[in-house]
Amino acid sequence: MTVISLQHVTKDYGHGRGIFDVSFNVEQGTVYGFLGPNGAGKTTAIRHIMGFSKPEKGIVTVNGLDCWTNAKTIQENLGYLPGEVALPENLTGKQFIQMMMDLRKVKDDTHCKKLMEFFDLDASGKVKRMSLGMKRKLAIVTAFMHDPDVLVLDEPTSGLDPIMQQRFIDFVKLEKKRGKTILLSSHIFTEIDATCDEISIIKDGYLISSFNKQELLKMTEKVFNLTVQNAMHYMQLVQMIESNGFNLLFKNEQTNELQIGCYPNDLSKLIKILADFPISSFNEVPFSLEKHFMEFYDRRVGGEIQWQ
Ligand SMILES: Nc1ncnc2c1ncn2[C@@H]1O[C@H](COP(=O)(O)OP(=O)(O)OP(=O)(O)O)[C@@H](O)[C@H]1O
Repeated sequence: MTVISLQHVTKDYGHGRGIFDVSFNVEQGTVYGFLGPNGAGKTTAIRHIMGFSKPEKGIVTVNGLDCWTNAKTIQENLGYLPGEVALPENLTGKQFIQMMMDLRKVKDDTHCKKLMEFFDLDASGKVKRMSLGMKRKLAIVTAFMHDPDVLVLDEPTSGLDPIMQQRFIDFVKLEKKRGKTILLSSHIFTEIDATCDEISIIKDGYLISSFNKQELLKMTEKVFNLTVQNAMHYMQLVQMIESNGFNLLFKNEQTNELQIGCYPNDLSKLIKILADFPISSFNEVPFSLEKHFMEFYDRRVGGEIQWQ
């Protein structure tokens, strides 16, 4: 079942800025990764989902409700973590939490306490004296204190230290297990890689690629490093690899090391060839979403930085 849906959404801020004809669906119980460089249009799309912005063209819905005409309901029910949070500086963390509980009409603070413990939030001091990371944690706790079914996260780990970034990734995974539907915008490949089922890449306001991670893994070339025990067998194997059309990515005649690229359909053929050779080490280079999609990010042409 589709929970979040954008269909042909356009918001044109002029000079090529905004989002253009953006369409995607987030299905119930999945984590959808929305990946794109700075200024790509992630926040603009998210602001439409939250009902803060009216689309010029197209339609945005959550659970079938139009986000603009039902903005109040959407904003009350979704768990929204904005990229930049503005908190009342003169309150203590505890006062702010209580204020948000009253506003959200949350009577039971069990979930809130669990979140505070999970994210190691010390809410006793004044907000204005809190570190950036502590403010971020306060925003996280208040965004999810009502245990929402749909979470919209705009670059959620910015401002968190590496341990807290990992904890946030764990939180997303746990929420997914609990059946939550999550949209996660980021320009950090590793957090998208670790959590998302479906991924879209946005650049200059256009969705330029959408894919299912498992499907992508099945189609992607696997890369193996191996070392052959002696020079004679090394030379023979290099020949076999090349004559059978495998991708020889790297070779070192001094150390008898090879790196071979092989598509999943050809794996059995490769294994049969390797079985006849004395191999002293063998490992697969883990798939990296980052490497795969760097080309979408890179504004350089032909590897060189262009001024125009
Ligand atoms: N209210 C606005 N008026 C004019 N231009 C805007 C407005 N909001 C966003 N933009 C422009 O639209 C483009 C997309 O911005 P947006 O904030 O959606 O990008 P983003 O992908 O979230 O970027 P980042 O990763 O840096 O947060 C940018 O060029 C931005 O300057």
